[in-house]
Amino acid sequence: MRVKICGITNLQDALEAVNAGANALGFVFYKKSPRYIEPLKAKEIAEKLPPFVQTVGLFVNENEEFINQICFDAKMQLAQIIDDFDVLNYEKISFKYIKVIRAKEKKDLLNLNKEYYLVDAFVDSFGGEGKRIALDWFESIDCSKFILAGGLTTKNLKEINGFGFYGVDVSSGVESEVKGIKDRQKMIDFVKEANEIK
Ligand SMILES: O=C(O)c1ccccc1N[C@@H]1O[C@H](COP(=O)(O)O)[C@@H](O)[C@H]1O
Repeated sequence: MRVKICGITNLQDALEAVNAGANALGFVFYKKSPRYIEPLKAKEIAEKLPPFVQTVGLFVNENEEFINQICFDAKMQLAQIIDDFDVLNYEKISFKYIKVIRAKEKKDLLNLNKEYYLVDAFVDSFGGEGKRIALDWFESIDCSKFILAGGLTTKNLKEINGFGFYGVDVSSGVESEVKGIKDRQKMIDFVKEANEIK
């Protein structure tokens, strides 16, 4: 089970997430988020990370040029893309990317292309709200290319055992009481638990 820890805003949290065993770190380039990070600051963190940790830039309804520029400037290796209006030409994105499905109902998980998707619960603010998706929506669906997000914590992670998700993505569930600041022990516990899930 791959684990992405999203909403990294400082080097200490980044290194603690890596030491906890996270495979990927997410950086939010959406200015209205409390976890927004300036691209230059994200770059400084990215440059200090050890090998084999993927940097993921999160974009909300931005154009191709913006996504390419910020991924380049901030040294992101993957773009996590919310494209609500389905307007992007993905051939123009020069970086690897993963599309986000903001699921409102089970129907949103059906008839997808055979690519990897990050599946999050629909919230007006776009994400990071700790809202969960009903797990029964995934029943009888192949989840091997889904990264599950939305309201995951050590308290509920066991519930996804058996679905066969490719990975999980967590933000608020491993935060301290301050949004944008991670809790080291929560990250350690989360990754440990995620690694026991099939
Ligand atoms: O984290 C944010 O502030 C954020 C802002 C805008 C879009 C997405 C955002 N975060 C993503 O939300 C999900 C779930 O977060 P949580 O675990 O429920 O807090 C995750 O994919 C984050 O990458």
